[in-house]
Amino acid sequence: TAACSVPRAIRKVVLAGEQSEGARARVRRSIGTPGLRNLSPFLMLDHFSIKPGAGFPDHPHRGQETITYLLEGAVDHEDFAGNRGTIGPGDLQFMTAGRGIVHAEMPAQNADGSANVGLQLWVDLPRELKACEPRYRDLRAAEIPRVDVDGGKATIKVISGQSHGIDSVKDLAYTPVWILDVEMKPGAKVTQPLPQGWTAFSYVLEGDAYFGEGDARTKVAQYHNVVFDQEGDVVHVEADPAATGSTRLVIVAGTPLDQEIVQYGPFVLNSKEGVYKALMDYQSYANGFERAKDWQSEIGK
Ligand SMILES: Nc1ccc(F)c(C(=O)c2c[nH]c3ncc(Cl)cc23)c1F
Ligand SMILES: [Fe+3]
Repeated sequence: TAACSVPRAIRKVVLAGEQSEGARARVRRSIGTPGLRNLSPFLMLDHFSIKPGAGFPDHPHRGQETITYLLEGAVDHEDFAGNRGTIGPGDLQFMTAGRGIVHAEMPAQNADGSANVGLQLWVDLPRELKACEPRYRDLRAAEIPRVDVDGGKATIKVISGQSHGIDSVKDLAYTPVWILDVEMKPGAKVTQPLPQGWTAFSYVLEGDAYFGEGDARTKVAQYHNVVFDQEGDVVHVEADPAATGSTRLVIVAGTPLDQEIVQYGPFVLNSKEGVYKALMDYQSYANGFERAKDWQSEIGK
């Protein structure tokens, strides 16, 4: 007999409050705040808004992967190895910092003055990959399969992972993650299976979402992050039939990593010694930061 599905209950809901970050950029941070840490493998989730003139000039990373999802506008990136590119609306960049990256992330020059909006998710790297060679994987909007569910009342972009029989492009990040972008018309109901035992959350981008079923539904408003219990294998989410606009949210899941997390800003290692060494390597241009010596980005000037 088919195993009946067990809904994932809600463990906690946090509001992503606005804060300044980088150079005059604004971010709504949910994961990575005092109210929401220890969500392995997830280290940070920023819902960012960058106006021309603001951005994230030259800065380092070691020991994590960053996944940048552009919702509106475009962001240029340029690193110390000469990698340059632009991610546009609906595109993603999967960056594995590994042993070390120094780069800048700035609004694309052709921006029409409107804000460049998106999500940046930081994912911890397993111990054995902390010192791996850096790697990029751009995923263009056109490469992302989408699936209509509930009679077309909802559309799911399968950025990474699986949904309703549709598989994403493979091998985007080293740490296994599922990222689903769900858009729901009023009254839509979505049931999304998630891998057993994975860490899972949902961040509401637009409108109000109702998680759970029947009387056990919980209303979650825009800019809130819903963290689910580990137990269970499906998430139920609905849009109010009386809603005036669409509801949009991302559902994200990833394998918890059984390791210490010691983080100092963009240096994420497994011990204080590892973080200290990262700081020393960055300052002395060693062990992966050699190319930072005498390097300045064009876009971050
Ligand atoms: N202070 C600090 C330290 C280290 C960083 F890597 C960053 C940083 O680059 C970002 C943090 N949130 C982000 N959202 C979107 C984008 Cl494109 C970049 C960032 C930063 F701001
Ligand atoms: Fe960065």
